Amino acid sequence: MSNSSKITGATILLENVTKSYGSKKPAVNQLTLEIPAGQTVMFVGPSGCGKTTTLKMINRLIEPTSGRIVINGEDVTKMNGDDLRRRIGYVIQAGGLLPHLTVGANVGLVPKMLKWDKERIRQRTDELLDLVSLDPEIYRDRYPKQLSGGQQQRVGVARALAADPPVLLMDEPFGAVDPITRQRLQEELIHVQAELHKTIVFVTHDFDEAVKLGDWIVIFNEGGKIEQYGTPEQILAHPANEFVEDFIGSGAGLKQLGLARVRDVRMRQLPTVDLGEDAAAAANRLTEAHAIRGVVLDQHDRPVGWISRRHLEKMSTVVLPDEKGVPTVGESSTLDDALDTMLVAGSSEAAVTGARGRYRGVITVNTVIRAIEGLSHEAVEEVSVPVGHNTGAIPVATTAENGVITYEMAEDDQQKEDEWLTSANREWSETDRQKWENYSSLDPAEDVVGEDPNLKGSGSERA
Ligand SMILES: Nc1ncnc2c1ncn2[C@@H]1O[C@H](COP(=O)(O)OP(=O)(O)OP(=O)(O)O)[C@@H](O)[C@H]1O
Repeated sequence: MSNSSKITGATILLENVTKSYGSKKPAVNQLTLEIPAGQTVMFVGPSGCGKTTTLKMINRLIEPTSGRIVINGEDVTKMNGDDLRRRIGYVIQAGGLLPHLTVGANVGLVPKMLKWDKERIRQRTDELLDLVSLDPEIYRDRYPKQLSGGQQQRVGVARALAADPPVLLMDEPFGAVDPITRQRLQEELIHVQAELHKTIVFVTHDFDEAVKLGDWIVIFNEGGKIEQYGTPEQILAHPANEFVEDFIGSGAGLKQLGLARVRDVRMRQLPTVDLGEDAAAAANRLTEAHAIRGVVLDQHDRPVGWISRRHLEKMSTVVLPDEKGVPTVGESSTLDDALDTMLVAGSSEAAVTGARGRYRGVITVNTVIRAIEGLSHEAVEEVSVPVGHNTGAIPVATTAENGVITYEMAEDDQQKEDEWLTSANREWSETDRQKWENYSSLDPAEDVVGEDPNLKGSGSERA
């Protein structure tokens, strides 16, 4: 969980928000949702349930039909949309970079609009490229098409952070990259968030991604109806109803493994050897540590290979004996991701990396398996869940001493919300189940109705 003293994010409240496209049933109906400052809230739910509509109402790429959006106590529903969007970072699939601008110019886009001077923009761009593990010297002047999908996505994140916005909206940002790159990007986001403590709202189709990245998960049903709002642990241990159970899918117990992280298990410390250093000195270090192998690090302390004492004795300065590289897992990786990485690489061990890819230690298949075996089903921590419902009731704001705003329901409304939640927790009726089955078997193409007149070419991908 985020440490409140370092929060740079803002509390967001969607206050009884409805969005109707034409005469159809509302895409989002009477949604009240508190997104706590400095935390990551994941939106999941079946296709067409209103996740993206809800996300885009926060930066007003989509205007709510009714209701208010309040960010850090300020009603932003009536403010100028362009000004609002400059204060909110936005990351979409494939980075959404402008192809005719260099990486540097893409990252510096919002600061330029905000009329920062050139030197400040340059410093900020380099700082952010470094934050997302791209060497500014190499990537600053490249064009997006000269980057891999994963690198483009990193630039997309850097660009969204450029003007240091308190809020970051991410719409399926890692949907278009391969699984290994996706895992890396997820880990990087965890590290970036541990440094920055932004308020992140993240739409995903992937429940495992929600478990991995979210402080909180909102499970939506059709019409932006909240089926459950809770921590990943709460949702996995106590799904609110059959809909949530079905959504989690089989193997909820196995998914709980997704909650255990590499940093929670014991790592081995192998001696480290720097590329280009004196090989005899490195060999001595290995001897003193009674180690037959060491981990080779590049100039940024990132692991690039294994090296044996025997190899070192044959060199004068340290170079890599082969190009095989080394499987790496981030310390925030889940144990099942770590196992995956080692199995795919055909290796029984992997180097563990921390922020900016720096070396932390070594993990082995055996340590992971032992940790998994030892995982006990500890009681889920009791934490109070932020406000989230579709009852129409509006919560009251309170401001803590550190300036963080939270929301509470008035007593009568709390009762109304409890009743609503209890009804949401009831077993699904046959009619609801039938409705859901009919809905989920719809051809998605039939579901798209005309253009939203409110969007007026505002940049929505769907319009
Ligand atoms: N511009 C639009 N005009 C008309 N209807 C729209 C428009 N955009 C979305 N909708 C409808 O609103 C509903 C919610 O769509 P939304 O994109 O928010 O869902 P989603 O949960 O993000 O879906 P997915 O997971 O498939 O991206 C859907 O029924 C969709 O067809």
